[in-house]
Amino acid sequence: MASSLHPLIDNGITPGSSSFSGGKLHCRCASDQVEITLNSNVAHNHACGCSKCWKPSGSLFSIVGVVPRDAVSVTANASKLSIVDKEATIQRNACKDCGVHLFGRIEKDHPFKGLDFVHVELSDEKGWQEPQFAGFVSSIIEQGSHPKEMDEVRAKFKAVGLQTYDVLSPVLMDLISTFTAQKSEKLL
Ligand SMILES: N[C@@H](CCC(=O)N[C@@H](CSCO)C(=O)NCC(=O)O)C(=O)O
Ligand SMILES: [Zn+2]
Ligand SMILES: [Zn+2]
Repeated sequence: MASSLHPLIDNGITPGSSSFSGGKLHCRCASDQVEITLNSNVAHNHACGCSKCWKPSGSLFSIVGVVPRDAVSVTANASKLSIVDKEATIQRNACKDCGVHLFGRIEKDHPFKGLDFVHVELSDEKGWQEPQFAGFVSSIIEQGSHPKEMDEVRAKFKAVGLQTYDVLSPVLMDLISTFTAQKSEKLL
């Protein structure tokens, strides 16, 4: 397989630090970078194969994790941010100049409301939680990967110790279903 899954996956995974408590993200502009300050490590960090998450060029997958929205502040060049798709559940705030997504926020009623989606590769700091699983793996076919490549893609994740799923991990899917069941009062 010629394509890279993601630079943070291809050569094995570097573990994060449980004592790490946040840092700064920067967009990829040569000057006047958008800066985001995170007062928290990420959780549920994962490789995402969906078409909506930002990926570095040449990679099939995004690496995206969540932080409480209260732990996120825009600390420089906020005027360069624009929401990619206002209709999407996750409103991804991207730099208008370089296209990098700085944070994705959920405003509607949703099990993950209150959590922002971020890409820790935009930080120079070390210690961010390492990817825990790969989600939305089959979605890469929708972006042009051939179905015949999928065994190799899944085997590569397995080789670096990551489980693959075609939606999210069981823990996250259970959270979504619990939210839905509580809303419809099937679960009290
Ligand atoms: N096959 C579609 C899937 C898109 C999708 O549902 N993406 C997920 C995961 S994003 C991070 O885990 C999602 O929750 N999307 C909500 C949103 O993007 O607003 C595709 O590839 O496009
Ligand atoms: Zn930029
Ligand atoms: Zn995604």
